[in-house]
Amino acid sequence: MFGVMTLNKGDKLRNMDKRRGSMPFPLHLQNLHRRSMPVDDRELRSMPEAQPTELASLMRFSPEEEHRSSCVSDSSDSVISSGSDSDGQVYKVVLLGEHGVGKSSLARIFGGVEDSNDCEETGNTYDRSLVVDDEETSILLYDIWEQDNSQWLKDQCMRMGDAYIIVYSVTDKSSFEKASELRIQLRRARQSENIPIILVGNKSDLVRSREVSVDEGSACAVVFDCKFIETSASLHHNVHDLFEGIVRQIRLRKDSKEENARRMANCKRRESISKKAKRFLGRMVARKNKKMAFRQKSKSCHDLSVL
Ligand SMILES: Nc1nc2c(ncn2[C@@H]2O[C@H](COP(=O)(O)OP(=O)(O)OP(=O)(O)O)[C@@H](O)[C@H]2O)c(=O)[nH]1
Repeated sequence: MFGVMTLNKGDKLRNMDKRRGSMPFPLHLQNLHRRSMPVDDRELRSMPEAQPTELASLMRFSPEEEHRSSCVSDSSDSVISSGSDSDGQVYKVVLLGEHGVGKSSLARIFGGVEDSNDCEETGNTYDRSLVVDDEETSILLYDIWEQDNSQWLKDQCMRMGDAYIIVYSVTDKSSFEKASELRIQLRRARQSENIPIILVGNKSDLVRSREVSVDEGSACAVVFDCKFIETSASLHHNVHDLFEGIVRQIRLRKDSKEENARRMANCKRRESISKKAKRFLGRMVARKNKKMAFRQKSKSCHDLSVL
């Protein structure tokens, strides 16, 4: 489940996942699918010459935001709460990637403002609690990478994230190459840390203009030791899976082994028989054919619920 607290609302959100970006957004769902808590860094756009200290103050939590952590929207039908989870932790997720690959489109879906026609008018940081595997986690998503050309801001982005989403467009080979560069930069900046990173091939709906295959994407993820998913922000395809995945990847690293084992056991209990059978067969085949090792590994880069 993604961003939901009740089953009914969850169903509504899942249905929304199926709608195309161009479709008008149903009025009765608008307050379910809103950006929950913008952190107003809009000024970043209007102050390209901003000094590091000014930019820093925009990226830091204010006391009100810290306090907000325990607040959940009091709207009775709101399914998206804002602020931190029970232990007060808010995880910062940073979107990286070349111009025009769809970072803002993905961020707006996360924040529930994807119907805004004017990107300039929307904020670039989204604060939202997601319910994944029946547990709530607070995420602060930063879409500020291509905000201005400040090297300082880029360095901050590399340092500040608890997790990263590196986006390229499957229709643009150079954005794919740039994604690899970003992965290398990130590795340099955070050498000893095991940070969750998901490589995202966006615009998968543009089949005819595809320049990067799924196999190239997964191979890159295997080489760079990160997770991989293809999305279409326009069709909302896999976007919820992406954000659920980043939550799971964070939990796998931040929470204790026991806690993750308990979650895994719960997930397996809920797993359908066909999924269980598929997993069992996959293991059997892999055991029989050791040459499958690479393929298995590349398969696991698609599974965002395991390390
Ligand atoms: N067909 C298609 N178009 C998309 C998709 N995602 C984004 N776009 C379009 O690609 C263009 C760029 O999208 P943005 O979300 O602004 O990309 P960005 O990475 O934030 O770009 P910058 O703000 O310049 O860094 C827009 O016209 C989007 O409508 C997608 O999945 N499929």
